[in-house]
This record gives sequence, structure tokens and C-alpha cells, in this order.
Amino acid sequence: MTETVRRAAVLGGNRIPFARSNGAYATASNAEMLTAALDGLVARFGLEGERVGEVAGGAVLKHSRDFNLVREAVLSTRLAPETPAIDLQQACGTGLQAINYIANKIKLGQIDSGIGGGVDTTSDAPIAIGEKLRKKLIQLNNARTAKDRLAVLATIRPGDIGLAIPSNGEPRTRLSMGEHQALTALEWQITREAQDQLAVTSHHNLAASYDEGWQDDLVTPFRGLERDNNLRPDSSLEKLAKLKPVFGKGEAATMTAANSTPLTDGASAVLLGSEEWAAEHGLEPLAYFVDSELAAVDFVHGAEGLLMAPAYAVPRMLERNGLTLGDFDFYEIHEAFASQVLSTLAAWESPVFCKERLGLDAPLGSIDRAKLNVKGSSLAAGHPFAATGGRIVANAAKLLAAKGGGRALISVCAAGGQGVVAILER
Ligand SMILES: CC(=O)SCCNC(=O)CCNC(=O)[C@H](O)C(C)(C)COP(=O)(O)OP(=O)(O)OC[C@H]1O[C@@H](n2cnc3c(N)ncnc32)[C@H](O)[C@@H]1OP(=O)(O)O
Repeated sequence: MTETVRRAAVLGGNRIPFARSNGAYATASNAEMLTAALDGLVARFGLEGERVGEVAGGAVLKHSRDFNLVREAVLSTRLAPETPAIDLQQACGTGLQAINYIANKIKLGQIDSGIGGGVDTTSDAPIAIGEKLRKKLIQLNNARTAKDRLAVLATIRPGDIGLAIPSNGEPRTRLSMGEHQALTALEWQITREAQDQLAVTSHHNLAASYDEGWQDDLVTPFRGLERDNNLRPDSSLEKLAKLKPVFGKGEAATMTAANSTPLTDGASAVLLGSEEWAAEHGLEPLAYFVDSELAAVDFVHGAEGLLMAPAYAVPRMLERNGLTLGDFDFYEIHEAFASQVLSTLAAWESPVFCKERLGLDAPLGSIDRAKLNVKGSSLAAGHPFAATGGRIVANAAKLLAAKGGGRALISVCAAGGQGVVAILER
């Protein structure tokens, strides 16, 4: 048996423009959007007929028919049909975890190339029938004779007919993610103005990136859309100040539709490979996927805010890699809500949080805000849950390639009190 540890190169990414829910992609399925993102990647990197080592991805919201979503999408692309695929899911961390999974397999020598990504649609949400009716329909399906079937049908009552509609609420607290984050924003005293400023900067950065052509080799048009349609280049503090709060009550009511991510549809994919595989295919590594870390917090008993897990994952990953928070050229922090980003940054600056909750002698530190989400992030682009990781990794790798070297820190908070973070380096 050979034991190999080698570098996993990020070779590039592709995504479809992200679309606000129930808009441009209202009739597109997860499979269709993921296929489009993958096939765009195939076209961009000349992978027609290629048997890639493995494709990993997933969706947070899935219909039961999508149990093998990624493999089905692969079969609809121009990749070789012999390309294996896996579905995985870790809420909003799905895309980044899929890329981490592929990178680890490449590092261990199990595969030479792979694709990680994800897709989500809240337009085509899987609404299931209620539990009572579902059980009776299973009985009906198993009934052998017409008499048995009639007997089951006779038991169905109007009260059995209910729907199970997915929500973005936490099952254990029954609070939505926005309501959870409103409490965290209050705890960290994050002002409405600071949140709005982060949102405005995100829109301006993303708009500038499209205008300068930065997104040309990251985004492939789909269904008539060329840019993310949540993007509002004319966002301003004055306009955002007029919006009514949508989450939290009283002094916790600082979050609006603009400083929260919108419900969004979209898909992304990132190509990774060993250095040998990249060279054989004439591809230049943009950056290397160095490390990743995962943390979870106890939000159920109120010990920590729902979306604060990245605040714990980053210090662990920094320590393992002998790095400090200042050792990065780019910070890609998923903007689930502006206040999530700002609460995380405030926590790293807090001597009390860093000592009592992270066990550090000194604060983790501050980041140079000019290096944060420099090409915009989820507040402007939107956040199709499982597709966000791929958008971020592809963008960060391209940033490092354009700079000619350096390090990027990636942070993604996720439902269930979890957080996935990673380091890219060139
Ligand atoms: C781990 C994680 O990532 S957690 C995050 C998971 N995601 C979520 O929880 C999704 C959270 N988001 C939501 O639930 C919804 O998008 C909400 C509740 C915030 C907003 O929903 P809606 O009210 O439908 O938003 P809508 O798009 O209508 O915007 C409301 C208003 O704000 C305005 N607005 C929004 N953004 C901007 C902007 N940048 N500039 C100016 N106006 C804006 C809209 O134009 C609209 O104004 P109007 O009512 O005059 O038309």
C-alpha cells in the first residue's frame, strides 16, 4: 500500500448567475442547475469525455427523487459517464465540504482530479404530504387486493391531509436563522449602520467585479441571466436606512432585507487536481486547498449564537497551521447576514471571548477590512445554500492567482450551529 500526501490544486470554478427565489429560475430544478454549472466547467476546462476522479456535491433542499442528485447531474453532462459522484450535505457548509472532500482524496492519492460544488433552489422547494396521509398511502401501495385497497382508502380522513413545508427555522428552537442572528447581533452590539455599510460595500464590490470582467471566467449565463439578479449597484446607506427591520424585536431589530441574504437559486462547481494531473491537462493551479476545519456550537441551550461556529473553527485551524489571523491577503467570509460577519470579527477582537470561550491568552486579532470580500459576497450575489462554498473557493483561488501568491481565509457559517472554514494558498 502506498501512503501519499500531495497538494490539491484548485484549477478553477464555474457557476451560473444566482437568481432571487421565484424569479428567473422559478421552473429550474436542482438537477438542471447543477448540470449547467458542471457543464460550464467542462466547457471551460476542456473536460469533454474526461473521466474525472469523483464529483462531490449536494443540495440542502432536495426532493426525494433527487437522492442521487450529483450522479444524475453528471450523467447529463459531457463528462464521461464513468465519472463517479457522491451526494453530501452540511447545510450552508455543503459546497465547501464537498470541495474539502475532493481535496482530501487528491492529497491522499485516492483520486487525481475531482469536482466539488453544490446547488439549491428555494423556488422548487420539496413540499411533502403530511405524515398521516403518507403512512396511509404506503399502506395503500402495499395492499394486495382491491378489497384491501378500499379498506385503506376508507380510513383516510380530511384531517390526514396536511403538508410538510420546509422552513429555514431551527427545529430545536423554532427560531429562524434571522431571528437567531438578531439575538447574536444584539449580544455583540452590532449597529444597523455597520450592517448596512457592509451590505452596500458587498453590492459595490460585486458590481465593480462584473464591470471589470472579473466574473467572465467564473460565471456562465443561464436562462437569460448574465449577472446575479439580486445585485443592486445603486445600493446606498440612505436607501438601506429606509428599510424596515425583518428579524428581531425592540433593540434587536437591526436586520433588514438588504443586510440579510435573500432566498436564492443557483449552482456552482470547482475543479481540483493533483499537480501532475493539472500539468498533464495543461492547466495552471490557481491556488492550493491547504486545510479545512469544522466546529459546532451549543446554540440550543443558549451557550453560543447559532451562526458563531466559524469563530471557533478559525483559531483551531490557524493554530494547526502555525498562522495568525493577520497572515492572510484575502478574507472570504460568507455574508449569511451582515451582522454574522461583524459578530464574528467582533468576537475575534474581544479579549473576554478569546480568553473565556477560545482559551486564548490574547485576542485573535483584527483583520484589514480592505481585504474582506473584495469582489462582493452573499449579500449582493445571493445565497443558494449549497452553492455558496463553490462561489467562494473559485473566487478566492482566482484572487490568489491574480496577486501571484498569498493566502486566503474562507469562513462559512451553517444551520445547526456549525461552521466550515478553510485556507487556500499560492
Ligand atoms: C448559514 C446561513 O447562511 S443562514 C442564512 C440563510 N438564509 C436565510 O435565512 C434567508 C433570509 N432571508 C429572508 O428570509 C428574506 O430574504 C427576507 C425576509 C430577509 C426578506 O424577504 P422579502 O421581504 O421578500 O425581501 P424583498 O426582496 O421583498 O425586499 C424587501 C424590500 O427591501 C428592498 N431592498 C432589498 N435590498 C435592497 C437594497 N440593497 N437596496 C435597496 N432596497 C433593497 C426591496 O426592494 C424591497 O423593497 P419594496 O418592499 O419597496 O419592494
